[in-house]
Amino acid sequence: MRDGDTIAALSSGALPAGVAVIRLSGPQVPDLLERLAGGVPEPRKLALRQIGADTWLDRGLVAYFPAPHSFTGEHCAELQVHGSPAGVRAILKLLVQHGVRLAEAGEFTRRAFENGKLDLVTIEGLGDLLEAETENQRQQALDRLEGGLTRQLDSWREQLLDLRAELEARLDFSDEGDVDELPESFSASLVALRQDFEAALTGFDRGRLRREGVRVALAGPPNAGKSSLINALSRSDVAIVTDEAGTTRDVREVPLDLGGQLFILLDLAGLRETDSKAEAEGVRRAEAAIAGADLVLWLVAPDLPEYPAPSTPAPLWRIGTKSDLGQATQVKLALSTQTGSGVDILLNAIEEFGADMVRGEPVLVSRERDRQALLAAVEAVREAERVVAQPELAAESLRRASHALERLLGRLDPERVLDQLFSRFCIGK
Ligand SMILES: Nc1nc2c(ncn2[C@@H]2O[C@H](COP(=O)(O)OP(=O)(O)OP(=O)(O)O)[C@@H](O)[C@H]2O)c(=O)[nH]1
Ligand SMILES: [K+]
Ligand SMILES: [Mg+2]
Repeated sequence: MRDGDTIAALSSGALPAGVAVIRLSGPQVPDLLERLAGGVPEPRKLALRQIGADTWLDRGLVAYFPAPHSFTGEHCAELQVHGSPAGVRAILKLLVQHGVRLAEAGEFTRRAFENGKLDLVTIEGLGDLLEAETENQRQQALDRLEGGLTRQLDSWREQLLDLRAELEARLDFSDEGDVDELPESFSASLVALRQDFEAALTGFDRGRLRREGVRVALAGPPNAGKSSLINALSRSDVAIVTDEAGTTRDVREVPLDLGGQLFILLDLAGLRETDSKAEAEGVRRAEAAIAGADLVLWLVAPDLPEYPAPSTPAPLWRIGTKSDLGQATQVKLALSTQTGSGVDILLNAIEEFGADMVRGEPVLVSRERDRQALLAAVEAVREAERVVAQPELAAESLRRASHALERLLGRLDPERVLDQLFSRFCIGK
């Protein structure tokens, strides 16, 4: 990014559309509004304007957000124009002729970060909100965007600073002999703070499942009816079904929204010994998917011999398939994709299982980055507890804990995270 240039992009969705929003940010914005939109409107008030230079291109609503009270912290404007592909193209072309550069993906948000308007945690919340497909994802993203985690991190950082100040006071004056011993409560405060970090970490799995979905593996021998079942559960025709054993080889992920929670159903190759290289690779991938699943459905069919179920870290439900042909024994429930019987019962059971997994207080942490930062903070405070009799070492440990939290917020070497983060944003965000 070059400093000081003014950027523009279509910030609304695909064209044609009823309305298109073109967003501008940079020092030239007031001048551009003067020249191309009939003057600078009153800040934060919509004004109906003709847009164009020598000839007008469109009529639309123009809003001006002077720095620093804007999304990016720079002068910003939004042009709400007709959502015509040619119209929007003409306006963007005109802007470029007047010295504006077309924005890169995520560049508005990046400027907001660089101007201190948003921290990394909040930007992640914004990214999650833009991508949210389910109700649980939406709520969790909004909590993050609204600063729940940021406020918590700031409060922890302040507590760490206070504790460090206590230690450092004893360093500076240790030769003057008039500084008291650390108060009794000091160690207890360290422990309490560490326990706060640990409590936040216990929500991580719930947060991750709400964000990334509950993974449900459909496993069983070839021809057990896995692909038929994934089609029935998702009411679609995503997976190939044939009577040939070994039809499915690739892992197919099918997202499903049940009661506001995202589930990822996984159609897998049937587990068996095979001479086919492609099928053997499919079996290997199936085994990996089963090991990483939150729930495994082990499908048994009345027209097939019994195969041994794999042992799994996650719960495994025996599901009888092809109930129109006969009943398998010792199953949690039996169903037939042919007649549809039992399919809704299974859907309800999956929904309930997932709801139980994510039930609880709203969680603050949901990303691996969060988890790593909190683990580092726990570790550092634990170290401080251990060396509390040596204030210099204890202070250093607490500094490490602060750094872990600052890194999470992006206040310390953010570059590593930034590029990856903004690559998820589209142009205009
Ligand atoms: N009668 C009956 N046949 C079924 C039912 N479900 C699946 N089948 C049949 O069983 C055969 C195998 O079904 P698939 O869904 O391909 O089984 P799969 O487990 O995905 O098989 P692989 O991918 O080869 O491991 C097909 O011929 C299906 O039509 C059912 O509920 N009733
Ligand atoms: K098959
Ligand atoms: Mg299959």
